[in-house]
Amino acid sequence: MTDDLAQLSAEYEALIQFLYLAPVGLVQLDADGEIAMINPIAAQLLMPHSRNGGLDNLFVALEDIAPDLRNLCQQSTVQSGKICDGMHVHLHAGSGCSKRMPQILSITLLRLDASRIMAVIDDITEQVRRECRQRQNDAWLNAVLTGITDYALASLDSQGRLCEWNPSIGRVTGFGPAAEGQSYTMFYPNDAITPERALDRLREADADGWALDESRLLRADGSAFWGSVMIAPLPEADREAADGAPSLPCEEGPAYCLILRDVSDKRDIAERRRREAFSDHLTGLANRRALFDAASQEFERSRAAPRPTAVIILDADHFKAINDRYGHPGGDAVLQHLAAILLDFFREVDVVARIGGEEFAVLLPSTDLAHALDLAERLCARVALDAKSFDGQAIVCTISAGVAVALDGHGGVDLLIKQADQALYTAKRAGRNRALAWQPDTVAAPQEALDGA
Ligand SMILES: Nc1nc2c(ncn2[C@@H]2O[C@H](COP(=O)(O)OP(=O)(O)OP(=O)(O)O)[C@@H](O)[C@H]2O)c(=O)[nH]1
Repeated sequence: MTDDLAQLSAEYEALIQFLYLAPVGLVQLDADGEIAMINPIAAQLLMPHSRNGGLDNLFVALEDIAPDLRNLCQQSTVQSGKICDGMHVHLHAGSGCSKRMPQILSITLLRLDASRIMAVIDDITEQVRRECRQRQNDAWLNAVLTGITDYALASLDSQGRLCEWNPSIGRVTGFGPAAEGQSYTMFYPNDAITPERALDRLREADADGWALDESRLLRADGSAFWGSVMIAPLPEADREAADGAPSLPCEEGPAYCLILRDVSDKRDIAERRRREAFSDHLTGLANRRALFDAASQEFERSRAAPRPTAVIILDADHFKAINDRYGHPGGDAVLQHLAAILLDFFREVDVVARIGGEEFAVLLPSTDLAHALDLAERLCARVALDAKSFDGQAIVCTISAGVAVALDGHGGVDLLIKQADQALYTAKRAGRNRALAWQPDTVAAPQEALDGA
């Protein structure tokens, strides 16, 4: 018996300790609101709002701010269990997300039995403030996404895939929700960007804080526009926050944000000027300067992320004879014809240039020697079969080609072009209408031959 009493007393002590240490306010009251027990947190929360400075009766203490509490308890038919759950009580004037957020208490009333009620009281001001801020942010973002007309905003995962679709993407590009999960390269024309280069931009964004590119892009209906594409890494906190979001289509969650803008108006004029400076007037292809610029950029990228870069130099065979027979206009027509074949034959991402009278060069990013040689051989075969009709006559022209490759951006553009030139010289000496790859034992061409090739 003494033991039972001692145990009861210990349990009672433990209960009292729990009530005092509980991280929420706890008040035990009777059906009329008379307080039988109140823990320190509840006293701290309620005391400043008590009308008469005392805390004898919960209904009286909260009469001004929660006048319905008494009725709620008296009218409740619950025998035991919740009378109300998480009722919000605003302790100061003001509401919603106003600058001076009122203190907000959450009150849950539990009927323990016919004569005892337990009130669980919690200060949820911070939680409500956070929810308010989140709602404001969502509303702001929504306004941006639906209000702006010439920007598309999207999030990308670590591989550059679109994490979610939104109306701004639809408006600028015309693509629908099926864009979710696709690489951001879907906005580029086929072959205009290699997978390696797409990843380069993400790495550049990681290193520099952002990566910006202006390119010709495609809408869903196939129409082209000039787009400025900016990619920036998301702060680590945002990545982590998104990691827990179950509704995201990209499993890993967003890692970058992408801002795509239609800059066609301003770019068309700038592009016309750039074209004038960087293109060949006869064929419209890139000129020597543009080729060297593009090659230098590609070499820089290859140094950061090693991959092969190939160059094919090609030269029309016996072109002097064509000029002699069909006149200069006939020769010009053949050069334009060759340019059209080259543009059709190579990828968008390849840079096709006319670098001399009847000499052309093609820069092939992410292409190894075997592949480049195969392309050059097939090109020779195609040109030989594709005669140019001029003045009612079919002008047959063949080409010779030299191919060289740089494996990791080292050695420089000049060396690569020199090697391709030497291979071209060897192809000419071997009988023309063929392609050869540069090998370490390729005979160096005399300077006058390279100048004239
Ligand atoms: N129609 C035309 N001819 C050009 C142009 N630029 C250079 N040429 C001519 O291209 C010819 C090049 O001749 P060569 O360097 O002897 O070479 P080739 O006759 O093609 O002989 P191989 O290269 O050895 O096969 C010259 O007759 C140049 O006048 C141009 O813009 N238009």
